[in-house]
Amino acid sequence: MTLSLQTSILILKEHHLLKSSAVQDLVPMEFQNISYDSRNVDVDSLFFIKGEKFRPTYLTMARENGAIAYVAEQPHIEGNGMHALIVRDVQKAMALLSAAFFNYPQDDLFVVGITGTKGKTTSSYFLKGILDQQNNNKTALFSTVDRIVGPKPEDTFKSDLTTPESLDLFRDMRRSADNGMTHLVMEVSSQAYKKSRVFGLTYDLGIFLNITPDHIGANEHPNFDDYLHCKLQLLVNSRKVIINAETDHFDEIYLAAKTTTNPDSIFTYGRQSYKLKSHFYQKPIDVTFENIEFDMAKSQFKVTTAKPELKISGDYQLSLIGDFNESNATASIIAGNLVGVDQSEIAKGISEVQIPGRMQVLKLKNGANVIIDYAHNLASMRALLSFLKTEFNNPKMTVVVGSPGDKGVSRRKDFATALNEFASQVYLTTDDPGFENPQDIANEIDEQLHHDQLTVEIELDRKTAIEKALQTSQKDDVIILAGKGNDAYQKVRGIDTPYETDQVIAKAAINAQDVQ
Ligand SMILES: CC(=O)N[C@H]1[C@@H](OP(=O)(O)OP(=O)(O)OC[C@H]2O[C@@H](n3ccc(=O)[nH]c3=O)[C@H](O)[C@@H]2O)O[C@H](CO)[C@@H](O)[C@@H]1O[C@H](C)C(=O)N[C@@H](C)C(=O)N[C@H](CCC(=O)O)C(=O)O
Ligand SMILES: Nc1ncnc2c1ncn2[C@@H]1O[C@H](COP(=O)(O)OP(=O)(O)OP(=O)(O)O)[C@@H](O)[C@H]1O
Repeated sequence: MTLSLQTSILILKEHHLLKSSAVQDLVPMEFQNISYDSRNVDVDSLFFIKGEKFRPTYLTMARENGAIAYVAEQPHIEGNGMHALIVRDVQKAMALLSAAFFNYPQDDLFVVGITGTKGKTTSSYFLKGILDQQNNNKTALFSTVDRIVGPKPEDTFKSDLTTPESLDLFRDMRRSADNGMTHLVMEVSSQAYKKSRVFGLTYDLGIFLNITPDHIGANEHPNFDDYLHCKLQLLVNSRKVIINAETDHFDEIYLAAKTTTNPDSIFTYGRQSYKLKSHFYQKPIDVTFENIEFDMAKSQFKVTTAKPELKISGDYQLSLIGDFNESNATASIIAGNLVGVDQSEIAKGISEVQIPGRMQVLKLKNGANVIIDYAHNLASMRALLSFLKTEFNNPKMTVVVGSPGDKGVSRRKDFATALNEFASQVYLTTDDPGFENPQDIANEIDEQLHHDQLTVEIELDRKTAIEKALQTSQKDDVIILAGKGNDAYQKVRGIDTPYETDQVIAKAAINAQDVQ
């Protein structure tokens, strides 16, 4: 891959991003590499200067490592003698130049973007399971959990961000296409739009699952309006759109979709019993679903549609429980159809999907159930606990949970709210404390718990907390290990400290009980 200086200037001018440029005579005019990290700069590179933590010495290092040009929002003397492209917005410039450098990989893939406060990862895995049926495992996946850029085991790796930085995004799209992948399912976070990681990208299909207040704080969104605004951008940039009719702010979401997408290409869904109250959307919901049955390992549900072009009516089974997963699945089923997968293949593909750390069920010898789940905000914790309460007939629920440091501070109060509503017993523990003291975080949750209704213990060692919750369980109890999903680390003072995972710890504790 290469990109010329002249083409870069043209692209930036075309998008009104170029403030000024300094072109040198003696250095090459063609970039062989691009990078935003001085530690990864190679010969004849274009270097992007971005981020609050940027230090001028990084430019010096980049130059020593082979950078011949830089893109930045202001000139830097460390770059004297290099080509300099001074732009209005370096994140947007990086997205556009990365797409060009990697030769517009989105044109070689069918790209589906999924956004929502909750359910992105789950719906992405469902859709990959469906599409893989048709394209013989050629679906790339960019999710919070895994990034899959090809069919071989070495093409799957752990993600750092939900939506990658633009340069990494277009690079991994190119790798996916070159590895023979035909489709890409990607989670699109609100931060991806806030930080212009997906600037200029058009999705063949965009899915909007839901929105509730989250990700509001110093390092994320200043307020809910900003959060919603960023999420709506997915719809404005999608050729076809699927929207959950049950989501809060449906009218605003539908209107955003309609600004760029013909209403015939916008599909809505909701549960059969749901009555949509909308000022703008006068049609009935296009696709409805209803539960048939849950058991410990699976859920069965029915999908109905009166839209002739959607041939998806029928019964479906998931290897996951949770009424919210039927909603996630319905979005993926509609998407599968719009991509051209047959109903029978959709049903087969979705039935086998399991997702690391989402609604995994283990059984204790005494008959109690352990649920390992990634619920880590108010909406998901409520959805999870209210589902389990109904499903297991008002069981005693013990929840092992912590709240992260440095972000999502409102979650501490939110967890207390959900625990007060549903739990009987709580172990407050550690979950990515970052630069905060986990004891202080636990105390903040604890102060808001109703101690007259709940048994509460603060046990900061998460492994011990899980073991205690399992040891004290009785028949028919439900123990919920919440918030960490399949994470194999605890983020402590800027370092990902290895952690066995909730699942490994719970399984070991169950096995130890079995041999006692
Ligand atoms: C707020 C935010 O979006 N930050 C992201 C952003 O950081 P940044 O541009 O501010 O960069 P920085 O950390 O200040 O560093 C400055 C620059 O110096 C460079 N550098 C650094 C050291 C060096 O020796 N040489 C060098 O050149 C770095 O590569 C970087 O380009 O770009 C970095 C990659 O270039 C990201 O890792 C980082 O994500 C942070 C860690 C993060 O956690 N972001 C979260 C909030 C996020 O984006 N989450 C969403 C999911 C939210 C949801 O669940 O919905 C996501 O999509 O993952
Ligand atoms: N549609 C939904 N509505 C409410 N809660 C949900 C929904 N889908 C999943 N959940 C809950 O949210 C948790 C996280 O789900 P998932 O990982 O699919 O969401 P996500 O959008 O990718 O989350 P995040 O942005 O936090 O990574 C699940 O473990 C489950 O408890």
